[in-house]
This record gives sequence, C-alpha cells and structure tokens, in this order.
Amino acid sequence: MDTSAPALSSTLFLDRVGEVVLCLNSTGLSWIPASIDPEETFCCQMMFHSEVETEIRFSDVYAVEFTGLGLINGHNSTEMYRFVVHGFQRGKNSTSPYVLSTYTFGHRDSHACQELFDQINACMKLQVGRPKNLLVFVHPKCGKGNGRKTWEVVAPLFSRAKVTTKVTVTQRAGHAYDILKSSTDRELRSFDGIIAVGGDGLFNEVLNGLLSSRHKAPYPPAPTRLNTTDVKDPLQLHVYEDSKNVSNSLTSHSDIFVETALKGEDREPLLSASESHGLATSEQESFCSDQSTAVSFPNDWLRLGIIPAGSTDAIVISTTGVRDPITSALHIILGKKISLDVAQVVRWKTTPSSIDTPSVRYAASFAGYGFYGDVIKESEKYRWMGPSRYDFTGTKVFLEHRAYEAEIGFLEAKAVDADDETLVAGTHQTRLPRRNPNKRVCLTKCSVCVGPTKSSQTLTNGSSCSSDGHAEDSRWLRSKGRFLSVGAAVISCRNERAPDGLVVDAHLSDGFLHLILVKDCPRPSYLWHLTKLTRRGSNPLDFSFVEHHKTQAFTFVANHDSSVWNLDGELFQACQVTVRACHGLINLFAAGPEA
Ligand SMILES: Nc1ncnc2c1ncn2[C@@H]1O[C@H](COP(=O)(O)OP(=O)(O)OP(=O)(O)O)[C@@H](O)[C@H]1O
Repeated sequence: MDTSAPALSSTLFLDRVGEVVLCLNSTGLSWIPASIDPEETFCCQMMFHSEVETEIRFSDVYAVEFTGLGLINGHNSTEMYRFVVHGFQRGKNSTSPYVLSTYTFGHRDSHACQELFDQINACMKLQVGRPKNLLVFVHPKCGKGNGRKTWEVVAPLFSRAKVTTKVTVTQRAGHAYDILKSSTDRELRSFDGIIAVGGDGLFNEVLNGLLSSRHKAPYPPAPTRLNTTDVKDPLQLHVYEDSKNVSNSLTSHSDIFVETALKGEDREPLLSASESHGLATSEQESFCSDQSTAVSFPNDWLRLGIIPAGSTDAIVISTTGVRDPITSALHIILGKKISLDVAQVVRWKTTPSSIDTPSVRYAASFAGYGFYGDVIKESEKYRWMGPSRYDFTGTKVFLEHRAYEAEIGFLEAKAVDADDETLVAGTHQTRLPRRNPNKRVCLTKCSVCVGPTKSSQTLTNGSSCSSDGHAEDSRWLRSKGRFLSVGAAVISCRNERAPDGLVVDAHLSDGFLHLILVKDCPRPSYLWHLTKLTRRGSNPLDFSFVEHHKTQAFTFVANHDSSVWNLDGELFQACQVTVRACHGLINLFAAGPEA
C-alpha cells in the first residue's frame, strides 16, 4: 500500500481481533494490533498478517456503513459506536470467485467514530467510475429458474454500496427488449448502466433493445452484391473506409433495398421490418445529430452488466473468467469497464423464396449455423428439460449429421500486429496456422484490446464498425461447399463445457470475428472435433476439415428453407446474411479474465 501520502492514525477496536491502530491514507486502510511494541511492529505485523488481513485498498472496498451502537466481538464488556468496511478478497487463482470480507471497527466515542467514518467515506468518493443508478432486468425463469433468487443474493451489495436500482422482473421473452427499445434517450441517460440478471439470451435481448434504433451504421455488403462483382476489386465492396465510401455503400445498398423491399414480413418476435434502422437515411442522421441527449453507440458512458444466472453464461465467463454472481456484482459496483466487439448480423433473406426487407440483429458472443442453429431449434421443443436439453438435442442433432450446401465470402484479414498470428495474403494462406504455440489469450489489460481505439475514426463518419485501416488492401475471399457448421465467435465463448472456448485466443475488443467453417466429414471426425472443444489445452480447430479465418466481415448464402442461426443462443431464421464485427460497440462492467 502506498504510504507516501500523509496518514491519519487512530486507536480503536476491530471485531474478532481486538484493539488496533488504524492508519488511513489516500489509497486505503491498514491496521496493526495496538498492544505491539513499535520496535517489534514489523515482525509482529508479519505474524499477524499470516492469520488475518491487515490492510485493504479503497479500490477493493465496495461500501462503508455506519452501524451505530453495538457489541464488538472479543470485547463484550462495552458497547461501542461502529462502522463496517465492506470489501472483497481475490481468489487464489484466476478462476476463483471474489470472496466478500467485512471489517467492523468500534470506538467508544461516537464523535471520533463518526469522524473516521466520514474520512473513509470522503476517500471512497474519490473512486472514479462507480455507478450510482442502474436499470436491472431479472429473468425469473433463466437457468434452473433461479434468476430471482440470484438477484436476491446480490441486491444487498448494491444497496450497501448505495447504488440505486430500478428492477424489472421480465414477464415474457421480449419484455426487456420492448422496454429498452421504447425508452427515450433521456430516460436512458438517467442510468449509468443496464444489468441483465439471467443468461446470454437475456443479455442478447438487452443488447438488441438498446442497439436496434440507436446504432446508426450503413449496411455491410449483401452476398448478392458480392456475387455480381469482381471479388478482385474489393475497394468497391467494403464500407469501412471513409465517409465517401460509406455514402457509396449506402447508395449501393439502397439499390438492394429497393429491389427487395416489396412485401417482406419478419417472423422474428424482436424485429419488424419497419424497425430496421440499418439504413440510416440522411434525414434520420440529421434528426439525431440535433438531439443533444441522443444516445448513440459506441459511447463512453453507458455500460452493460451481467449477473450470471443462465444455462451457459459464456459472455460472463469470457469477460470475467468466472461464473459467479458475487464477482460480477462487484465488477459492476466497482465500476470496471472494458469495451466489447459486437457482431452485427444483417438478414437479407429469411428463406430462399421470401422477399424480405433487410433486418438487423446483434450478437455479443457467437453466431452459428448448421449444427449450432439446429441444436437451438430442436432444444426449443424440450424446454421443460431445463439446461440438460442441450445435451439431449446436441446428441440428437449430432446423430442426424446434417450438412448444408452454402457459400461464404469473407473479408481477408492482413497482418494486424507484428506479433499477431494473423495471416498473409493469398487465398490458401489466410487460414490460420493449425498449431500455434504463441496464442495470445485475452486477459485483464490485454495489450491487443487496450491499444488506441481503432474505431475512433469511424465515430466521426457515422459508422462505428471496424475499420482499422486494413480494409483498403483487403479482399473478399470465398469458401463454398457442404458444411456441418458455420460459426463466428466474437469472443472466446468459454463456458463450463468448453473451458478454452471455441477460439482460445479470440479477443474481447480487437474488431475481428473468428469464422470457423466445419466441412462435411465422417461422423467420428466431427465427434473428435466436438470432444476437443470440451478439453482444456486441446485445439478443436486442428483438423483438415476445419477452416479458421480471422475476419472483419463475412457473407453467407444457403438455399435451404429451414436455415436457422444461433445468435448468443437465440434462434434467428435466415438463409442469406452478412455478419460484421463492430469494434468496441458497447462497454461492459468487467475487466477481462485475470491471468
Ligand atoms: N419472463 C420470461 N419468460 C420466458 N422467457 C423469457 C423471460 N424473460 C426472458 N425470456 C427469454 O428467455 C430466453 C432465455 O433466456 P436466458 O438465456 O437469459 O436464460 P437461459 O436459461 O440461459 O436460457 P436457455 O436455457 O434458453 O439457454 C431469452 O430468449 C429471453 O428473451
């Protein structure tokens, strides 16, 4: 602890310890037993330290409470005036949850006690970025039906920390989406953050409710557009470069819009054609720029949070390292913040014969087709089984071994970092090397994600999607064939079944997607790939039938009526889509997994 700042010290009683000398400085509190001879302080502090904590930093304190007159354990004879310092201790390793700790101090003199309490409180107010007002959605039926109970466990932490919460227990699917979509920007601005108490599905609803009308960005290229254009001339195709190209792409996609916007009807509960704001018209843009309170994305202030209570909780595990409601609640109260890439999924066609208006969905962790979509679709029939339905339907869909004819176009990624494993130009070389011992796993203060905000340039031209300055010399490449699955991981997608996730070295905020194409192969080979997903340290992508591409965007076309996608575990019917990474589109109350 930094003791360079002037320290105040005072003698008082610590519950279960006895009389201590408490020192207070700008970084935190420390204490030593009062009975120790000052000359023996160091030695005794070491002994004392081995049994109980002797200090706590303000950054690890989430609340301080004045609790008035009462008994201090170990000093029963006299009642004292007391205050409680609420903090936490980090677990022994990166996957251990935070453990709550409390220190109750007592003083015989009420004035002295109050004065110390006020001084500690004044120091606590200097902690920046802690939220004061949160909007909370609780999914009562998530996971094993524990959503409400999970909130009851963490709610006292928020009230202790004097964080105001406005809580809505959802009544149905789409409830949180509707509330957020219909909230005015002024209402949203009254909150420092929005919390989902549930699984990845509730978080996905929150994400879509927020972004559906507030993320103003032109559409990425449609697959049909790519098919009619020379892929060797990518500059005509992508939309990421500058305002001139953005407006070009808007024009070109308006053409597509005109071609297709005849009588489409969206069957998804969360979307309707009229709600799609992917095509930001100049009228809409000028209207929004007039609104000083308008909430747009990305922004610096609004953070989203998740208290895990779902059946998979991949987003929480990938962003905090653990699946623990207390740890997540502490990340929120302490005001942790990381930015997160989001996949924007534009559906051009629902079925091969439908005539649709393009519609947009967002996914924070994963977008998957084939095996992944089929499992989600099938599992809806077995909702009564709870989370174990995924094992059952996973086995069922695996045994059916369906492969889908599809064509995928993806934007080639060029060397991103000098020491990044990504790619050299050339169709056959864009596959990531199958064995790479230098994988850089995304952890707290990740150097890949913590760099200068690559999306800042795009903020000024109205599009927040990834630019990175690499698009200029990138090309669209293709892969065509029969696929058992097509998956795009935005983040590692770690979960309890897949401890390394789908892509161990995917980053939370580097502006890239990891496109995983699993080609048709014998059933045992596919089983081996799936089995490797469940084993820590093994590489599930190390197969000749698996292609792995790091990309900013890809397009997908299939000609099946029953084409379904899995977006963060939610079903989305689509046979033609474009998916792109929106770099750092949202902020999360998290710090990344610890090393
Ligand atoms: N009160 C509610 N009743 C029914 N469904 C709801 C309710 N609130 C939210 N939902 C929906 O339930 C779905 C699953 O939510 P979530 O992922 O949070 O829980 P889960 O238990 O992890 O889900 P799943 O078991 O489907 O993976 C989401 O589509 C969400 O929109």
